[in-house]
Amino acid sequence: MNGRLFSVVGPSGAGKDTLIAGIAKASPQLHVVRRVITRPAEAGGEPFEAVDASEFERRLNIGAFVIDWQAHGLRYGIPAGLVDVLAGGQDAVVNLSRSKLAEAASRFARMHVLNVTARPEVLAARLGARGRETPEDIRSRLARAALPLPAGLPVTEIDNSGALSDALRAALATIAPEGAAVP
Ligand SMILES: Nc1ncnc2c1ncn2[C@@H]1O[C@H](COP(=O)(O)OP(=O)(O)OP(=O)(O)O)[C@@H](O)[C@H]1O
Ligand SMILES: O=P(O)(O)OC[C@H]1O[C@H](OP(=O)(O)O)[C@H](O)[C@@H]1O
Repeated sequence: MNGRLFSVVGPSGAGKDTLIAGIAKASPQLHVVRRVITRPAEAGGEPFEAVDASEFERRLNIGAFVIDWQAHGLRYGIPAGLVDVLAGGQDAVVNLSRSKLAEAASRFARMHVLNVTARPEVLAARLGARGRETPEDIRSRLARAALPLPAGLPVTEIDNSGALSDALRAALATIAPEGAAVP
């Protein structure tokens, strides 16, 4: 049977990358998707592959991505190798745009959504403290915070306004039946 795909979504600053890092540490059997992004390598944050716009376009044209999108002035690609990982029966976790959930659900039969949220004032404080984006970028990220999810998908709601350990426990409880131990 195909592996399950856990798609982590939610507004910028909610803690998706932080949560994915915690999930990966607690669940070494999970494949963690390394996204291809047209962002400078030195930006930090999640482990990703940095490419320039022309390299991204080249890979897109040869079918290197199973899903791709644009947001925040950047392009994001999910390497097509994810299909083989799931076909081999391994579970995987990926950070996806909410705008791509419907497409992903039609592409991946065993997809489960982890919708990570945080209160608006918490998002603003975290993005400011993270310091990766300019104040203008942060404003536009906050304006996108309320993007709705498509109806009808299996979703676990995770409020990460408080302690990361609480959010991580909720995430691992969803993943646990065929995978990680709950700490
Ligand atoms: N529960 C938490 N308590 C305190 N700080 C947190 C918590 N979760 C995440 N953070 C911090 O908040 C900031 C945003 O987290 P992170 O980068 O994981 O968010 P994100 O949802 O991946 O955002 P983006 O979509 O912009 O990449 C980071 O500096 C991270 O260390
Ligand atoms: O708002 P939506 O479309 O859900 O998400 C758009 C993108 O924003 C975040 O990007 P980043 O991790 O900050 O680069 C998410 O990871 C996603 O790729």
